Amino acid sequence: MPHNNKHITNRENHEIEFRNVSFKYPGAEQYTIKNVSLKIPVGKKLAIVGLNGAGKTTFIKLLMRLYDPPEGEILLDGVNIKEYDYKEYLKLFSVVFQDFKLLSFTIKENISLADSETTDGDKILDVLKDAGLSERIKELEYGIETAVSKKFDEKGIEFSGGESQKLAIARALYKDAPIVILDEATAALDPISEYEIYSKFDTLVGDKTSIFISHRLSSCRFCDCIAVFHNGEIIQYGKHEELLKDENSKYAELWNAQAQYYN
Ligand SMILES: Nc1ncnc2c1ncn2[C@@H]1O[C@H](COP(=O)(O)OP(=O)(O)OP(=O)(O)O)[C@@H](O)[C@H]1O
Repeated sequence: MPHNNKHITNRENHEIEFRNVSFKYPGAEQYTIKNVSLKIPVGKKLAIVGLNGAGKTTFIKLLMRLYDPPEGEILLDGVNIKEYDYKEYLKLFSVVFQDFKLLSFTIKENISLADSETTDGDKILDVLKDAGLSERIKELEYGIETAVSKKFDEKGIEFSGGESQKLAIARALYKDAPIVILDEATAALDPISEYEIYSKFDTLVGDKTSIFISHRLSSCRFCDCIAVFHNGEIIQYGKHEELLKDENSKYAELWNAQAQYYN
């Protein structure tokens, strides 16, 4: 019997598994996720790629327990995720979504999501550096105490889309949770910033279990495995080189469509 309050004792290493998961949004006729099974072993990096509407973000929403799949099971360390205490469960994830929200508070509070007393100022500066924002913050008279938005403070700052995304990445780095999820987390970054972030990923993510969703296939190559989603199903699964071998595959089609811009 699920009791929904199982405690998470292992703080570091986590394995995620989807077993025959299918899901329809409430009121929808079509399945958005169809019989998806995959395992992300402890410390491994999974990339999910696929066209718009393929079901990638929905997969993450199910993992984050925003919806409860009526068919199949999602397991964390072999236990159905429904059984864990919800708050404890969410603490395991550092997530950057495509549509993250910045709050009308200071830069520091936007990163720590806590009041100033408990915040480690040095760590804030470190994560801002890793996210590629320190130079920008140094220009500000009030530094990390600057308000994000001019709504309540005329000395506040309105960040650009890419700068806001860097702040969201800094927030995820500050949380330093054992599982990292980046869902189109670098889509608004210019190519140089994106390259800088990706080249630091190995250090940033380290040996944490992680999931990356990106339309830029070149930035998924470093992952241990790539799952290609199509109409809610996993149609290909493997390493970059293996997936490319099948020239008629969806992955090859997506890769070649982008490669022509690089060549
Ligand atoms: N809240 C919702 N209610 C009903 N349908 C939804 C909802 N959210 C998403 N969908 C539908 O589910 C399908 C999959 O969406 P999802 O966001 O998972 O795709 P995606 O692969 O992440 O796409 P993208 O690359 O555009 O971000 C889409 O057809 C979308 O319209």
